[in-house]
Amino acid sequence: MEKEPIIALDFPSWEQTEQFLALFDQEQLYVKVGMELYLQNGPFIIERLKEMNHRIFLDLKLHDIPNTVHQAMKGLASLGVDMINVHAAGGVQMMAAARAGLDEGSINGKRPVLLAVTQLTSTSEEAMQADQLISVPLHKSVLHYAKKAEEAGCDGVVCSVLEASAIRDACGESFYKVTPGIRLKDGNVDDQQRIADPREAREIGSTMIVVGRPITKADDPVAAYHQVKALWEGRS
Ligand SMILES: O=C(O)c1cc(=O)[nH]c(=O)n1[C@@H]1O[C@H](COP(=O)(O)O)[C@@H](O)[C@H]1O
Repeated sequence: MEKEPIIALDFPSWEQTEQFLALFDQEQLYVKVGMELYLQNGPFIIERLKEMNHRIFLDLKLHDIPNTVHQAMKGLASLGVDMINVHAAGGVQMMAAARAGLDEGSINGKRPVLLAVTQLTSTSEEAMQADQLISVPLHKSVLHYAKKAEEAGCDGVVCSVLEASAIRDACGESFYKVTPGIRLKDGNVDDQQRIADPREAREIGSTMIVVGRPITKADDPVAAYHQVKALWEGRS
């Protein structure tokens, strides 16, 4: 288990991101840059965050033909981020191409951790079956994707806390189980479907948790972050 909860920096601009980070008074954070921030601001965001010594999960969820993902990952690897992801639904060949791109493009001998997103935590079993025409239970689909991700050379998966222990049993302790869909008890669920609180995430065996709105939209984001962190570390 990694100590810091990963904060999802889902903001539209660097100005808003900077204002948010300034609240933390130089504290070293693990942050996630997703589509909203990266697609509107580009690699500049990564450079700034690295200058501030934050660790970075670049969450672009690549999903395309193997050659395109290979080339994209080769370029992204040179940004020097700590972790990056693809969609497992792109297939074993695509995930392996992502891994090869990272191996080729990494700088200073440091390859980003590669994760495959299984079923989004905003997806319910009913929606998965109706939208994707997958007829097995959701946990089986997630487990299947985890095994395919392992076969392709990924370091782990993004899944919900609810599937983390089955993935540990199938793919081992060191295979990353990075879990968004984290909510505090009595908090807003928003568009998430498969949720758990930070304490459950620790007890069930997440490797890392990803938390966005429960922190970024809180009246006191720093207090919310420390509340999440304390629960995650088992201190409260
Ligand atoms: O890959 C991800 O990070 C991701 C996968 C997933 O299945 N579910 C999911 O919520 N995420 C991301 O995790 C963050 C969760 O944010 P909140 O719902 O605000 O806590 C968002 O930035 C999502 O893009």
